[in-house]
Amino acid sequence: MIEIRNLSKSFTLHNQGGVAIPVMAGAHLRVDHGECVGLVGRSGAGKSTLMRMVYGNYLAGGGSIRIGGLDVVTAEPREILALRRAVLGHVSQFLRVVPRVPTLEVVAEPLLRLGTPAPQARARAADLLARLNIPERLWALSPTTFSGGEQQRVNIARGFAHDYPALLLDEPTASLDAQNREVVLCLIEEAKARGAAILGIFHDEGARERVCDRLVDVTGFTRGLAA
Ligand SMILES: Nc1ncnc2c1ncn2[C@@H]1O[C@H](COP(=O)(O)OP(=O)(O)OP(=O)(O)O)[C@@H](O)[C@H]1O
Repeated sequence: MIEIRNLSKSFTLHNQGGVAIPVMAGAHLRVDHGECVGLVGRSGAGKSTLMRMVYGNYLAGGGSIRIGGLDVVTAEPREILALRRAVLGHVSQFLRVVPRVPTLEVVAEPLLRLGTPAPQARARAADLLARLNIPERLWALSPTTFSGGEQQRVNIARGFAHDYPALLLDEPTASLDAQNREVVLCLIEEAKARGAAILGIFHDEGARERVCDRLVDVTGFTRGLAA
């Protein structure tokens, strides 16, 4: 479960005379187990900023973000790293790869880190790579030289390898072909069915309608700001 209370954020532009730009105030949001909530709102409303605060990449100005018993806003960096390892997954379009690590290991790694026996972790990785149509002859190679679409699918496989209780999805179906888009939508539905709390940004309207139980307009989170 993800529970956001009274969250606020403003950016300080240190290289532009320290100008403060308030982007959010009084944000409340709750995502229950087995629920997928889609963030909507005009461009610049703060969808990405909210996701980054939930993942612990941006520090909130105030309020709380409770996930798996931890308040991300006040947590220590090591607590956030532990949360990301076991509880909070993140799937974006972009793969950050370590050179020379084979694709199968890249996908199995989140499970290996959690102590899953290697054969089991690799079997899960192979299953996901096969579902996402990454040809088996590529599994032993590093994804560094893969096409953009292949890298995106490797990243999705990695993001779904462990059954995270909470998941952040940042346009997971963007630029996928119809067949792979369908696989990703099924993976999201499976994650919901096993009880994951999912928060996502979906510009793909069809995807949003299919997997989201609720949409939250982030524009509402700017109402608390002084005009
Ligand atoms: N690192 C940053 N420094 C300063 N301002 C920022 C930073 N990140 C975001 N902002 C500002 O915060 C506001 C919200 O941006 P954000 O990227 O969260 O919007 P969004 O709803 O995700 O937009 P889009 O749909 O276009 O991706 C914008 O006004 C943006 O300029």
